[in-house]
Amino acid sequence: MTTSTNGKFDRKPLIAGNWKMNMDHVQGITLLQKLAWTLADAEHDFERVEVAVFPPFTDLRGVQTLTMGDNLPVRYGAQDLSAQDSGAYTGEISGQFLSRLGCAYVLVGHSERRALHGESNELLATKVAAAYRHGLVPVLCVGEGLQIRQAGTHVEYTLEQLRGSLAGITAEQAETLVVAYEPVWAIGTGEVAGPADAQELCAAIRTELAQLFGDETASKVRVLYGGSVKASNVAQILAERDVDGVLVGGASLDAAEFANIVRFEHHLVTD
Ligand SMILES: O=C[C@H](O)COP(=O)(O)O
Repeated sequence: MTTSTNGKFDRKPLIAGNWKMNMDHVQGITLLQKLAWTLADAEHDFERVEVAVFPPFTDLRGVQTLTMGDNLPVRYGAQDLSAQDSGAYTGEISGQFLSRLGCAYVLVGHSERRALHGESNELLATKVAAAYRHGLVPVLCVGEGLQIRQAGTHVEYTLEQLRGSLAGITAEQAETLVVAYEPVWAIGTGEVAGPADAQELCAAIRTELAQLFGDETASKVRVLYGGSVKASNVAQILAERDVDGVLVGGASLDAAEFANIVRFEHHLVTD
C-alpha cells in the first residue's frame, strides 16, 4: 500500500481466518475453494490486502496442495506448535513439520489455549522462540477476560501477557511479528469491542513494543484485532490507526462472509 502520514498503510493489512476445531480435511478444501472463487470473481488484490487461514493440523496438507503455485496466494498457518523441535512428545507438532508443509504463520497463545490448556506466558515465550527457529511468523494472541476488563486493568494485563510471551526475542525477530489483541469477552459472543477500544489496546501494544524493541521495529509489527468480527463491523475497526488487520473466528467459516471481510475497503467506500 502507499505511504500515509501516520505510517499505518506501510503495514499491509492482514485478514486472518482461524477455523479453530472446525472443518475436516474435505470440508476445508471446499471452504478454501469457495473463498478462492469468490475472491477471484471480485478481482481481489492479494498484494494490497493479505489473506491467511489457520486450519486444523489435519487440513494443512490439503491447503498446501490447493495453494501451490500462483493460483491462490492465500497464506496459511497452524493454530499451535510445540516448544520442542522433535523427540518423545506424544501428540505434539513441531514447527519444523509446519514449516515443511509451507506454513508461513503459527498462532501462539490463543486465549482458548491459555484457558483450556493452561498455557502460561513463560511457555508461550518458548513457543514464540520455536516458531522463529523454524522460519514461521508467530501470531501472538493477547487479551483480557471480562472480569479484568470490568476491573479496569485490561491494558496492564494485556501488556504483561505481551512482555512475558516475547521474553528473549530480538528486535530483528520482532520486525516480522504479528500480535492479535483479542478480548476474551468478545470471542464468539457477538460482543464486539468498539473501534475505540480496539484502537486503545492496539496502540498500547505498539507503544510497549517500541519500548521493548525500538520505534522502527514497533512501526513494522502488525497488530490485529479479534473478537466477533463480521463484514458489517470490519471497516470501522480497520479505520483505526493502529489496527492493521483482523483475526476472525466464526465468520471465517463462511466463504462469502469471509470474502466480504477481506474486501473491507469496499465497505469503507460504500458505507
Ligand atoms: O481467533 C479468533 C478469535 O477467537 C475470534 O473468534 P470469533 O470471531 O468467533 O469471535
